[in-house]
Amino acid sequence: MTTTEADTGAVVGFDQVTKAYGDVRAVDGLTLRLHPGETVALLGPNGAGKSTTLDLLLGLKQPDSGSVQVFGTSPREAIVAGRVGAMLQSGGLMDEVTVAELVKLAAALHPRPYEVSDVLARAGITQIADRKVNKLSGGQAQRVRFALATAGANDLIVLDEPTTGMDVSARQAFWATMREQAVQGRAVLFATHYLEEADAIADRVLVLHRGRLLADGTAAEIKAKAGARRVSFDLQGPIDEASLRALPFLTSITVSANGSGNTVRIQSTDADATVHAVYGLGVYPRNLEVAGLGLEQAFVAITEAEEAKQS
Ligand SMILES: Nc1ncnc2c1ncn2[C@@H]1O[C@H](COP(=O)(O)OP(=O)(O)OP(=O)(O)O)[C@@H](O)[C@H]1O
Repeated sequence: MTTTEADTGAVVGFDQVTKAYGDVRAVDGLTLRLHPGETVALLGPNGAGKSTTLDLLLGLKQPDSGSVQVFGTSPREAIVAGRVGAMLQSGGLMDEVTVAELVKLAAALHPRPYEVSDVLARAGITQIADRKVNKLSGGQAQRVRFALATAGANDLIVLDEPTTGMDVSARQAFWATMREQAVQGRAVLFATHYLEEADAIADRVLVLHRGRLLADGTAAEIKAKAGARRVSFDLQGPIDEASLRALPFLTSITVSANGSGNTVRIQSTDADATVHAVYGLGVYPRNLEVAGLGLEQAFVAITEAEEAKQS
């Protein structure tokens, strides 16, 4: 085994990791480091390899090639040492036990357990502690998974689409707890389809596409990488749509009628030049706004550009 940064302080080290199912390369040459105290969002379209990456990280799947280290050891060793907590999408819960019994069991198995009553309270499930696990709603079951993942002090918390099915208050409580964990120096890695959550919560965003890392940076860096900005304005009276569509540096344009004219929404790779050209058309744009892309639009722009490259 080579000596990597994973041996010297990184929480997670992936080196050239590949995992295929038949012809499908679910993870394709992935190299990655996660560090203590980081909250990292793993984004990617359906089938990008997020769950497979988390399964490899947790030792639930073995790589075809490359190495996965967690705290400088194998995933299994790190888990046995109680350093990793996980909340998986498909994590089945035992049927015939109560919520409290299940959380007690998780705490009993953990080398550094928290008080069960605290774990229940943090997950917002004190009221349903005596209920059988198979009688829970989807959101309640998700809260129980959250409790199981936080039944003890872990140094790494891995979450696969953790807030799916949770209501607004459960989500807020969930992320508040995760923030506490990160402040205490723990690393949190979560896969999500909620880009606004990634934008708000993560201090680092990984964009995965066909098993490869397309982007790795802060949400602001990912937005900048998408290299486009939004321009919008209103035009009164009749418009010449063809000349608008011919504006330079457009990557997309929508024109929609409003009360007195039209609202034009543009995505441009050079917003300054596009706006200059709008004035060159001899029109009078009102309510002109130029803004950066949101993380969601940046994500779409980056992954679509990659699709276009590959097709
Ligand atoms: N057990 C399996 N057998 C065959 N193919 C699989 C298996 N698990 C995953 N795949 C394939 O590997 C690729 C990556 O799947 P994975 O579940 O890791 O993606 P994901 O990013 O988590 O997707 P989603 O956002 O839909 O949950 C997909 O093309 C998927 O069909």
